[in-house]
Amino acid sequence: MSAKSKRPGTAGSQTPNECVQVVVRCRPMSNRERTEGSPEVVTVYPNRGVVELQNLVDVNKEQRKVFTYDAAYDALASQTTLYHEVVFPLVSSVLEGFNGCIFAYGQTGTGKTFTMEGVRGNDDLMGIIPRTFEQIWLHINRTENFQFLVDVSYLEIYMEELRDLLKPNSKHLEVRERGSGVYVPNLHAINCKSVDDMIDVMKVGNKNRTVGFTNMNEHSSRSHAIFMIKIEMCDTETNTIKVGKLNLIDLAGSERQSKTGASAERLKEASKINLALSSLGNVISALAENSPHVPYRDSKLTRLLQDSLGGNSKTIMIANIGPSNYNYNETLTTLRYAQRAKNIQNQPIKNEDPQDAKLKEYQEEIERLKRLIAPQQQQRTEKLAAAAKKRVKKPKREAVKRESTDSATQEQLQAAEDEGESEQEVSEPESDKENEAEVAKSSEQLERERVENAKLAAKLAELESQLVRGGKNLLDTYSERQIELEKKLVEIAERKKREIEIQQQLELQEETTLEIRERNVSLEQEVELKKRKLSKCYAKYLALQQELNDCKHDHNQDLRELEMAQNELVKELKRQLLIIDNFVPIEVKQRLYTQAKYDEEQEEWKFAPLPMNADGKFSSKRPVSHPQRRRPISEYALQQAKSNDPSALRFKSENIVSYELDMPCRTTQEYRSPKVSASLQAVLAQAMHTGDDIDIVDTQTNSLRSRLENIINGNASSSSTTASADVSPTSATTTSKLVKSTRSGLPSAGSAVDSNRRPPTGRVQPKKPASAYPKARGLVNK
Ligand SMILES: Nc1ncnc2c1ncn2[C@@H]1O[C@H](COP(=O)(O)OP(=O)(O)OP(=O)(O)O)[C@@H](O)[C@H]1O
Repeated sequence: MSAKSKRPGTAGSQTPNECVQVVVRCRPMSNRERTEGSPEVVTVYPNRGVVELQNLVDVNKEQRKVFTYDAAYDALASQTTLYHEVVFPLVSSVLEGFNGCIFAYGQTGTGKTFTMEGVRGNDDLMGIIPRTFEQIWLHINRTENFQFLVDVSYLEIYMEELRDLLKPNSKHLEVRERGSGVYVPNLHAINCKSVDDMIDVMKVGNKNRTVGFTNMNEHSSRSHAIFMIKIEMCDTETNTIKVGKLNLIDLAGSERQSKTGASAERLKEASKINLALSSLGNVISALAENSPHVPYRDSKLTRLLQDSLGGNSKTIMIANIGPSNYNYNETLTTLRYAQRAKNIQNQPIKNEDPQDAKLKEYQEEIERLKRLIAPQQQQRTEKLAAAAKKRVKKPKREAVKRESTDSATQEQLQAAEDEGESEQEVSEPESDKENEAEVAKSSEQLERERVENAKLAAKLAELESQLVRGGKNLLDTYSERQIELEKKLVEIAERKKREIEIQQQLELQEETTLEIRERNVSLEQEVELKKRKLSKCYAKYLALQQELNDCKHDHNQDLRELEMAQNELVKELKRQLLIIDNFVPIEVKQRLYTQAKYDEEQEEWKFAPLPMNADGKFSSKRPVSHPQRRRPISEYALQQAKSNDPSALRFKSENIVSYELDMPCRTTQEYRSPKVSASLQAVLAQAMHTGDDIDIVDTQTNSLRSRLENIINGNASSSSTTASADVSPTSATTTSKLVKSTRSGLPSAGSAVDSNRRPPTGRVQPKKPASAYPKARGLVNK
């Protein structure tokens, strides 16, 4: 939506464009900052609306950065001063029918909640929200000939979800847009009739708000909280209605994970908080640069602030900062955003005679009820009188009858007739019965009407009680002197505001005067001045370049954080896809993919409704059970079972439940270790004892081996009888005993068969038999 576009169908009169008012508040040094000895780097000049930030971090950079705002408050500024100088005029505008918004922005632990809510139970430290209640009710009690209807709502945005703080279990809330601005349907609104009522609502909401501990703040707000006040006012003389809406917003603080020590849940919260705040920053930048596209839809927060930033509301941004060097970067970012926000222009609109005013509805309903109740009451009294008359007639007629039997006088009958009785009624006994029945019926009807009437009267009383008549209890709540005091405070605030403006103009003028003077001096001086000017310009250029670099750095950091958040989301997505792929049946998955549609308006996935049958019932495309099957099986499953697709394995086993398991024939308990021959055991024991290589004396193996060697030697050469004598079965045992330790470094008898060490004889060497025992286990072949 364009920043300058006017909403269609907005009721009310428009005032000239107005910039967002930006105020900076610096909190005192915290105990932790003091004990850690972190130096103060922020200097506030309240009379000029200037904040100076000193750079101690990087000596190569510009040492001081100066920012100018509509107002600036240091650690000494009281809650009362801030309220009277900044907030009071805005709330007055709301009471004239404008939309207003005050939001506190800044790093975590810089005093946003302190500014908005203050310290409970301490009148001096009371924050903006409770002070607003007092101003509203003071105005109501002062204003005669006006009817008021005051409703409040309280919601929070936690992890990008809207939550009703006055009805925590209520269903999912959404932001909607209509002619008069953004709104949240189904948000619970409580009617208030006094300051105490509003404070009670605030307390209830605060109890439900999400707060947590971080290293930077013991009671850190983990959500953006919005307190909404709607005041409808009706001038009883002219019968015109005005509606003022005020949004009081305590944003969650931006934070760096390294400083807050956030982990797990806190980290998730922080990433959502930072994401929403970064989209708020983008909206501010887009509006400040008059960009054709403003990304309001990037987060719930920016959607809710759509009217307050570039919309039809009067807006105050309170940028909270800390004074310590430890938070230099965060303070710089906040000051930069605040400066950019100064350029945002709004088009405040007075909401006069809006179509959706509740007060109008109430007034019409009250009139209707009154119209209903009045004739009913009249009818009732008439009926009551008639019934009473009938009851009186009966005894009279009986008396007349009795007397007529005793030679009744015509005068008595005449007297009865005079009272309106007809001749017929007196003479006919059936008409008495009819009368009785009629009386009973009418008294029954009367009773019904009485109950209905009582209901209507109660409803009327309830509606009337919600409307507050202005101009009452003024002296009860505020004395004349207090009112005067208040007026004076507002006057002082106005004067101070003007002073700041004048001061800022003066500074500008001084610069221009300097320039004019510069023009009038001699050439030499002009050169000198030009030089100075040049160096000034150069310094400015350097500062701007530095600023640009800082911005780039910040941008990169934001980008990195966004990337991290994106990675988290991608990971989550992969996990969910994995779950879908492995645990959701294919046909359900296919149905999910084909039927699910994303609703842009409601920002959620929805299923397309099932098509209707001719008889008006939902036609189910559920697969029908296949005939002649023992249990219901879908056509799809049947096809899959027939197919050769390896992924359709799970459809193949129809009665998998009845399969019996193949039990193992032998269990681990039944394991028996192999038998080791006594001679081998002895050799092993000896080897363990001496640490030598193993020499196995096994006659059976040796005889086998020697036979093998004989064959090999015989094949190789029949000439060497000495060699064959060396490997004869008789000498085998003796030779095998001569195996030497390889660790001794001496050639062993066994090594005589090793082709590598044998002196060249010029004949073909016999092949070495395969090793019977691997060396790695300490066993050697003989
Ligand atoms: N102007 C001030 N004067 C005195 N104390 C202050 C001031 N501003 C903040 N503080 C103190 O600083 C601490 C942190 O303030 P607060 O909880 O309001 O921060 P915050 O910005 O709301 O933090 P978060 O974003 O984590 O919720 C509180 O103990 C508060 O009392």
